[in-house]
This record gives sequence, structure tokens and C-alpha cells, in this order.
Amino acid sequence: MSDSEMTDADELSVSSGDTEVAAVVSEKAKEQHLNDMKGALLDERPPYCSGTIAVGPKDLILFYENGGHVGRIDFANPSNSELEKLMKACDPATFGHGDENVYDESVRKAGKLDTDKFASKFNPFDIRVEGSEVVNILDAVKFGLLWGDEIRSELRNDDDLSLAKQIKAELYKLNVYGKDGFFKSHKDTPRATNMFGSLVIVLPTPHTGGELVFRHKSKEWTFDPASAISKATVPSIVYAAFFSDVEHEVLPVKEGYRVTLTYNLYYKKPIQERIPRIPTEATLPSNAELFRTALEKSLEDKEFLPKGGLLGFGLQHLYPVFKSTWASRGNLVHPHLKGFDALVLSVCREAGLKTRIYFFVEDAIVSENVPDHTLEDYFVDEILNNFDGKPVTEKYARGHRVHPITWVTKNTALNHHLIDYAGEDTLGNEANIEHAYAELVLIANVGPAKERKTYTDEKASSSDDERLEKKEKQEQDSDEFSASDY
Ligand SMILES: O=C(O)CCC(=O)C(=O)O
Ligand SMILES: [Fe+2]
Repeated sequence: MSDSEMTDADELSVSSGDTEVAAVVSEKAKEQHLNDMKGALLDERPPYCSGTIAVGPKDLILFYENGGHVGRIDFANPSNSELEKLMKACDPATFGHGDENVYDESVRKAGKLDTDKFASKFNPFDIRVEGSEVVNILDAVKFGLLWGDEIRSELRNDDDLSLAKQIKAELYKLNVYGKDGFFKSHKDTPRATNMFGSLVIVLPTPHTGGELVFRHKSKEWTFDPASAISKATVPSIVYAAFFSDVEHEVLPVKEGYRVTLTYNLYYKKPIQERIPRIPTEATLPSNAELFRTALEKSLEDKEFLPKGGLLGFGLQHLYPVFKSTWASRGNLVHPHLKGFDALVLSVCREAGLKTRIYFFVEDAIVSENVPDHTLEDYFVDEILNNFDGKPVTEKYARGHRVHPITWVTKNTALNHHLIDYAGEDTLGNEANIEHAYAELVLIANVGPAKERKTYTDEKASSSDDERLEKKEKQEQDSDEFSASDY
């Protein structure tokens, strides 16, 4: 791609009457395409999934350390005094605030036990009830939360979930909320770059209140585990899994004890298996179809970014990044995208666009040479290094050239506030000094109109196998724009 083609990709020339009219038409067409794409990404599904699962009697027995003795409680039928004892054995539940753990009953009123203080046979990956199939809650999480991967998962067989993106859960805490116990709105502290979510298991103690409220991108959802527990006719647990950058709150418990086990959810390294492709169009989420159609239409329209250009998507979720100097580099976030973000990536890749994820900062990019450079500035630098990437502002600059970005969706927060995500404003569950959340953007490189191969062309000219091979090749290539593109 030559210099001139990129620099003024979507700027309008108004030098003569004719071009002025053409420019207005093309600007209108562009707006329409951008609105269609944006519209497809609006109808957000809840950023959590939940359910009630019957468990075997042994799954509900819990042992815990109680002042040098071993306490035992059977959650199939716990008495009030047993629950009271458990509550008394708990430590006050702290939360992360900046790099510190803080106890403050105006933010969180609950007791907790760390994993070295209790033991239970309950295993969310292997729930066995006589006469029923083994249940793995992680399968439900893949369906319920990782739906954005569906297009990417054309490389898998939908019937075999074990071949989809691999995830794992690590037990984190046992929490006990008595009457008036609660946990104010917070995001869960990122503990690793591959951590994407949190899983809460609510044990079947009769209680009321303690609803989980989720908030994301100005929408709100309420889930009431207590009511789900009261409706269960056999001993059951209730689970909720959510992306951990999503704000969540535990409302005050009105009666009884609310006992939860929390797990952190991580992606495992993706497996590199070649899996036969089956047609999945009918099973795609409707937004994926809408977005795919809108993107295809815009790429087919010769008036849309006629000379090519950069399409920008503000990612809807936050992603954990390292914040320490000694952290290893090349910490690419591509395989970790969540929900709509994963969907945008899949569709862009499918359309043959090269993509790259950038760290979004406003105008002031900090350099290590700045003499009075603050912790915040330093942090920004570190993240840029760890992403091995470039910051983007309104425009993408490389060397002395500046490429405009055509934003489909825009980020609302900027990374010079990044440190806040680590806890100055937002509370997490226990501090983590190594990771923080970053606001990222995905930039897709759209070639000039005359060189664009439309999806329809491709569908007509390639067999499934050819498409699969192309897609695999593209997956390898597309994490980065090649240097020659600029
Ligand atoms: O107990 C719950 O339902 C959620 C607890 C929570 O949000 C946390 O520990 O971070
Ligand atoms: Fe939490």
C-alpha cells in the first residue's frame, strides 16, 4: 500500500462541483454503513450466564478450620446454628483498593475463608447425580458467555464442546453473608492476562435478598439466586458466571445466610487441532449475522473508504495487562477477547481484514524521556511495551504519517485513567499488584475498494476446504498488520 493511498483514505476532496456532490454521496453511504455495523453491535446480551444444577449429596459437605478444630456442615440441610458457626470461623472479607487489601464494612460486609481453610468435594467440572449425566459447569459457561467466539469456532464442531476454546476455573474463596451482608459494586481484580471471568456458586441455604446486580455499558441486569434456590425441588446449587471486568454488586441479604464459592475463570492455551468445518451459519448469533452482513456490504461498496483505510472498534470489555517491568512481552490479547469483541474480531478476520489490537490513549502519549514522569505515565509505557503495540489516538501515527481512523464504535474511557482500574476508583476482590485493566481498540485494515475481495466472491470461488485453509493461514497472519502496510 503506498503512502498516498493511506494518508487521505477517507478525507473528502471538495475541489470541484462534481467531486463535491460525489463526496456528499459517499459520505452519506459511509455513515450508513458505519451505522449498520454499529447497530449490529448494540443489542448486547447479558454479560453473565446463570443456572440451577442438581448436585449429589456428598457435593454439599464442607469441612473448614474452626479455631484448631475441624468444622463440618452439610449444605443439603444446614441448621442455623451450623451456619452461624461457619460465619464466626470466617475472616472479615477484604477487597482490593489500589495495591492494598482493605476492610471496610461500608463497601463489603461479609466473611470469607481462603482456600487453605476449607475443603469440599464439590467440583464444578464434575457434578455427578445418580441416574444423570456428568455435568461440567464450564460447558455452560462456554455456551453462555463465550458466544462471541462462535464464528471463530467455525473451526470446531458445534456438537463437541470439548474442542472449543479451552477454559479452566480456579477456586478462589468461600464467602458468607449474614443478614445485612452485601458487597458494593466492583469489578473483579484481574489476576492474569488470560483471566476472563468469575464464577459464583451459591450454596443452597434458605435466604432472601443477596441478588447479584450486573452493570455494563449503561445496562443493568439483576439475578436472584435465593429465589432460584427456593424453587429447586432437589438439592441444587445456583451458579452465575460473568466477565470479570463487568461491574457487579451483591445486594443486602434480608434473611438467612448466603454462602458462595467463587472461582476465577481463565483461558487455557488454545489447542491447535484441525477440526472439520461444518456449516454454522444457522447457529450464529443474530448479531454476528447482522454485523457480518453490514461489514460485507460496506466492503462491497466502492464508495466506502475507496482508497482503503482503518476501521476502529472500541472494545466493549476491559482486558487485564501486566503492569510490572519484569513481565514478559508479546502479551497479545487477540485470543482473549470477550463477547462482542470476539465477534468483531472473528467477522473482520473472516472478511479477510488484517486486525490489530491497540492500546487507546488520548493525545498525550508519554515517553520514557519525560523527566517528571509519574507512576501513571510509567504504567502506560509498560503496557505499551507489554502489548508490543502502539498507542492510537484519534488517528494512527506511524513515523511522520498520520492515518485517520474511521470509528465504528468509540471507547468511552481513556487509558490515562488506567491506573484507576487497578483500584483507585473501582474495587476488586483483593488487590493484585501485577495486573490492571486496559481499554483497548481493535483496528481493522481495509484495503482500497478495487482490491477488495468480497465475501460473496470468496464464497463462490472457494470450496469449504480452501476457505478453511485460507482462514487458518489468515489467523496466523492477521494478529499484526505487516510493516509494509504503512
Ligand atoms: O458472593 C458473591 O455473589 C460474589 C462475590 C464477589 O463478587 C467477589 O468475591 O468478588
Ligand atoms: Fe466480585
